[in-house]
Amino acid sequence: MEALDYHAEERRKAEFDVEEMKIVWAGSRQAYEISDRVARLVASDPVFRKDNRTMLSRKDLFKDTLRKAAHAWKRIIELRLSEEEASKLRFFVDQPVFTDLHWGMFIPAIKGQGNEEQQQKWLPMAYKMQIIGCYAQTELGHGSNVQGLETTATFDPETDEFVIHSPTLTSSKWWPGGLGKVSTHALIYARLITDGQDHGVHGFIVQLRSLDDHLPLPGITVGDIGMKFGSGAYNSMDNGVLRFDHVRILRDQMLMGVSQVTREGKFMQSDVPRQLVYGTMVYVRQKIVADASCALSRAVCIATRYSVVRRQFGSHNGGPETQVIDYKTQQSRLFPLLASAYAFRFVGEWLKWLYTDVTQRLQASDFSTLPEVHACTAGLKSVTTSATADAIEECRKLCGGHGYLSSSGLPELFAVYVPACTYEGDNVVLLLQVARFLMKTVSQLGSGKKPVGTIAYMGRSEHLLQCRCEVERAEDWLKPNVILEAFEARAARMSVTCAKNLNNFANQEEGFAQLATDLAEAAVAHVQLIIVSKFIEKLQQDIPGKGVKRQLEILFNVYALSLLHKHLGDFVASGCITPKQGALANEQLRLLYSQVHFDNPSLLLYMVLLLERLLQSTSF
Ligand SMILES: CCCCCCCCCC/C=C\CCC/C=C/C(=O)SCCNC(=O)CCNC(=O)[C@H](O)C(C)(C)COP(=O)(O)OP(=O)(O)OC[C@H]1O[C@@H](n2cnc3c(N)ncnc32)[C@H](O)[C@@H]1OP(=O)(O)O
Ligand SMILES: Cc1cc2nc3c(=O)[nH]c(=O)nc-3n(C[C@H](O)[C@H](O)[C@H](O)COP(=O)(O)OP(=O)(O)OC[C@H]3O[C@@H](n4cnc5c(N)ncnc54)[C@H](O)[C@@H]3O)c2cc1C
Repeated sequence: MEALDYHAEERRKAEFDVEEMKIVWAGSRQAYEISDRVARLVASDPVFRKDNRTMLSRKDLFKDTLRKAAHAWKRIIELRLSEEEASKLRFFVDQPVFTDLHWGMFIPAIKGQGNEEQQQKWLPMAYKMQIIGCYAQTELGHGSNVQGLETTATFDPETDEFVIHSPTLTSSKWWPGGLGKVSTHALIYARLITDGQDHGVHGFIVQLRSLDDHLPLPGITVGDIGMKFGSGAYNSMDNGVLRFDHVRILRDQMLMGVSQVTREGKFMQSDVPRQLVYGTMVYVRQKIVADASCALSRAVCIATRYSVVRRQFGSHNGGPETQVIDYKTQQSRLFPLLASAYAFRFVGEWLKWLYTDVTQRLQASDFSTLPEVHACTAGLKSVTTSATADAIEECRKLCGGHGYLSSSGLPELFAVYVPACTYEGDNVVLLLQVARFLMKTVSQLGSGKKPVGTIAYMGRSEHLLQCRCEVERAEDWLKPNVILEAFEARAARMSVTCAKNLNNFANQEEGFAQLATDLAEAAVAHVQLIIVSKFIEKLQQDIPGKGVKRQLEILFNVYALSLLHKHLGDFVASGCITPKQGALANEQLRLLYSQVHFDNPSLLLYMVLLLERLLQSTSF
């Protein structure tokens, strides 16, 4: 039977409401309809073809990218697409391009850190793309350490201007997407200096190129930083280098929403946390989590198709060979990735709500949830991108030699995706930010300040530090409350152990440095608990459609128990579960794999077909 007939046959046998499952994956009926409509629009437009991408030279690839970006903009205007539809179209065009940063960072930074006048001045031009912006924070010498940035912005009271300067080679701006060839403006992060005093890093809008002939303006040295990982991949993006030689800008080109400089040159720190200067990174980190579920589902789509169609060994009396998806090793490698795609989808939906909530609170000068939002966006960005990058590589390996062919779609997907582990914050550096949040919470236990939100379980640490999982049979691991308590106990015990060990050092900084690896692992345990708990919360919602909730419950158990199996050392070492209980979890996992595969082949094939439609079919 041909693969496509097989798929159609399996879909007809679906044991769940396929249409309702589409809605669950998309997040809402409206979101699904937009995705489906825009995906068809992109897939049917020859200008957006991408099967030749890896064969083009860097120059032709870049021209192809500009052509696509211009065509996308033209279609957005012609079809009067909404902001959501336009964002989806840019996403489905699926080629890193300068507009990612113009729309994804330059505009949000002005909205989040500019005052009312600055928003009114700059946003209309940016929305019409009369100016094209990039986000220029990272320098040759500093990326993770934002407070170490060296570019200076010195106020000149004589002329009511800032002088932007690159004092050292290492202060050269390095990496900003869209900088190398396209951007006319940049949001520059530089050290604000007034009257000889350094006030730390702030944002400044600086014009780089003429709006007439696109040539660099006086004092500006700008260019592309060259080829990056892989052939096609991120080479469609003009990541650039930028140096300033005493470039003068008006005082009102400093983003004044967080702090201000008066005409007299007086620095005014408004009553908002200085970390709001980092707000754009928080915004993109929450977007990256949703993006992880998309990238992961594409890889799973390819590997599942292959695993269902590919046959190897096992022929009896000249009959067909065995489908590789029947092999237990194939199932134990593939099914947790399928489950992770849904887990990241749901936690991404929740994170989008958390970010929207903090944005509304900030408008009311309520900064109470800012630390948690930073910890959640940093931690979830780190954990989901690391898992997704590893998963794409695993999917390549699941496809044998064919997975190494460009035409499989996997090498390109991997090459485009993996920098997500670095940009918007190196994943280890971000885990240490989560650890800082955890240690602060543990240090405040007993102070009367009750932990809330995603850290509320720490308020029950007395119980969690001594509880024993009530698991005597494999099926006991199918109870969400049993799984949740195991993950809470593991996270609480790892954090409390780190906090106790920190006390063995002369000071917190020394302890943090020496225990950084343990702290990063405690941060992963905390973030994985968040993902598990949000999956459970999703299952507690009203999920319409025959059999849909049942399928998602199976995927939840596969996700949680495969994580538990992978991190069994943490769970056993922290005393949360016994080795025997760990073995029962693994036994239950094996049973679940059989269920996912044999009782619900349509689930897998359906996912394949749905994901393919939503994410443009691969050429494999
Ligand atoms: C973009 C398109 C969107 C469309 C959707 C598609 C999505 C996916 C596609 C993405 C496409 C392209 C993306 C590529 C573009 C890439 C861009 C970049 O890479 S931009 C540069 C990114 N750089 C970083 O992330 C730098 C990482 N480093 C930092 O953030 C900081 O240096 C940090 C946090 C590590 C340290 O900062 P600092 O030294 O100032 O602070 P401390 O550690 O001393 O902590 C002090 C105090 O502040 C709190 N804090 C820190 N950061 C934040 C924050 N962001 N928000 C709130 N609070 C913060 C910290 O917790 C401490 O609090 P305390 O109470 O004192 O403990
Ligand atoms: C494809 C891509 C696109 C990008 N786009 C942009 C952009 O548009 N705008 C922009 O401003 N930047 C951009 N960046 C830059 C990106 O934000 C930085 O690369 C990132 O912040 C890491 O900084 P770095 O490269 O200087 O590495 P460093 O900060 O020098 O870190 C190097 C390594 O050292 C280790 N390390 C560093 N600090 C610690 C610590 N405290 N504890 C433990 N280990 C540590 C980590 O392993 C880390 O990976 C982009 C990067 C890439 C790859």
